[in-house]
Amino acid sequence: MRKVVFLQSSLTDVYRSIYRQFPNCKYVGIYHMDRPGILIRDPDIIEDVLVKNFSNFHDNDLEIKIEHDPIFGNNPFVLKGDMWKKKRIQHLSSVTPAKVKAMYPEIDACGDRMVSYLNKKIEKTGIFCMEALELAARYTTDTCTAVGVNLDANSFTDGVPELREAGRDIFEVGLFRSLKLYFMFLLPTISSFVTLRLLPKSLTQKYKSLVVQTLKYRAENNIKKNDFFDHLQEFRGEKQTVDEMAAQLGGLYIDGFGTNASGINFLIYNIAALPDVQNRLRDEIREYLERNDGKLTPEAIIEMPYLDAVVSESLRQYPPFPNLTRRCTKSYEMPKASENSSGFTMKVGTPVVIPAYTLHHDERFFPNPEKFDPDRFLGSNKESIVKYSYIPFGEGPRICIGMRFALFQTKVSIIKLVQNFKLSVNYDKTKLPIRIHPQGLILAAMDKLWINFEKLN
Ligand code: HEM
Repeated sequence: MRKVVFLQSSLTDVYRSIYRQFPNCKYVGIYHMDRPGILIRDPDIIEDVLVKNFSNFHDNDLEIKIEHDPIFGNNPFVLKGDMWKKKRIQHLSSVTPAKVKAMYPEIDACGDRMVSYLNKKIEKTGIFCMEALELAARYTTDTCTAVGVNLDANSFTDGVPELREAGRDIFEVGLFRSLKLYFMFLLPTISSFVTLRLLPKSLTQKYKSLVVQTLKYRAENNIKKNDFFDHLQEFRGEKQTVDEMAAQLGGLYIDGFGTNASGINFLIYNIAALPDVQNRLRDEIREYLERNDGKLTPEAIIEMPYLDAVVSESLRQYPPFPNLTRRCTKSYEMPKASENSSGFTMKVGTPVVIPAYTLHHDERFFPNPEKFDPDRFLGSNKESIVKYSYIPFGEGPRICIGMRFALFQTKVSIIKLVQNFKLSVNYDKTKLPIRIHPQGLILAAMDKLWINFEKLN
């Protein structure tokens, strides 16, 4: 772990190397600094931890005090015990399947703004080269703002839009930010004494003022929309405070901005690198448009099988959240790790790591894992994927709350891009093969991925 703390290796690389050294073990002993823990290699044990024995592994192994960071500290991801349950239900109720479908007009408008922005750039030069992550981050900032407070974040203008800049303060890799995250993750006991916050105070303030301004605007103009923001104002008949509303709005940005931008970044690259995949996607979109009188409905977007397979395969290769964690909350009898070992009683407080990225690249579950092959997620191939070997959104009672929203937002962005442009990788500017960045807890590429956008003939 020294290499991780000195930012020479990513946690993902360290876990992968341990995972590969013990091919015959179901789990392996590790140390998170001074704390002994385990790294799981076996899907059945993953199911035991995430689902079957959830009460023994109730919490994530991360410590943030609400007093230090009122936004991230209030997120279900870091909350523990009963407080987690209450906030999870509250967050979940704002992204139900019906509510996500109802967000379509706002998300569609963001996609159109992205298309106009690229079109304007192309008009000048015929071909426009842009870094995939920057495009993805502008789009996710735009969609979170449109869905959260029904405003245009002006993400697709020249210059650096304010909320896009704010997003950098949360997740983009950087020395201080990475050290802070590793402290929260590897040394949670210390991080609860020291004032550690994921969000800078200025950003907490920004979310609060967005809430105050939107409340004022809606009250003055008598606006009732039954949308995400209106939903924040009340939960089960209880009026929510500005702080509580800001925490949930901030949650949408924290959860929906960084992870989604990471996912879309790699997805754009994969589609640009593989013209056959791109053409097949375009054919599928055309087919659905023809079937639906030239219009796409949210139902059609969710259903498109090839698009779904492409998104799933990209999340397999590059899961934005590469390592899941749990903390043992009730002592647990672990089964034997291998033929020649015996089980043991796991103590309360023990960290448990489930290395999603490494599982997704394990030959046992995904033959030829470095190949981008969407067919793995079509028809009977999809059904034969070993359960709990593919976990980009986690599993069990703590499964990602925003999964449906994230997939929908991602699919709309890809449809808009593929429908309007020919995408290709700018190989002069992009350094390959892709290397994983050693800093940060969200998966990031070490080098920028540059994409050429051209008008379709
Ligand atoms: C591609 C985008 C995303 C990916 C890959 C992703 C992935 C994940 C993963 C792996 C977890 C941990 C699950 C576990 O420990 O079993 C998680 C938790 C969570 N996600 Fe997401 N996420 C994404 C987008 C979002 C969005 C858009 C939202 C909000 C609208 C969201 C809200 C949350 C919350 C609140 C949790 C904590 C759940 C809990 O502990 O109860 N995520 N996500």
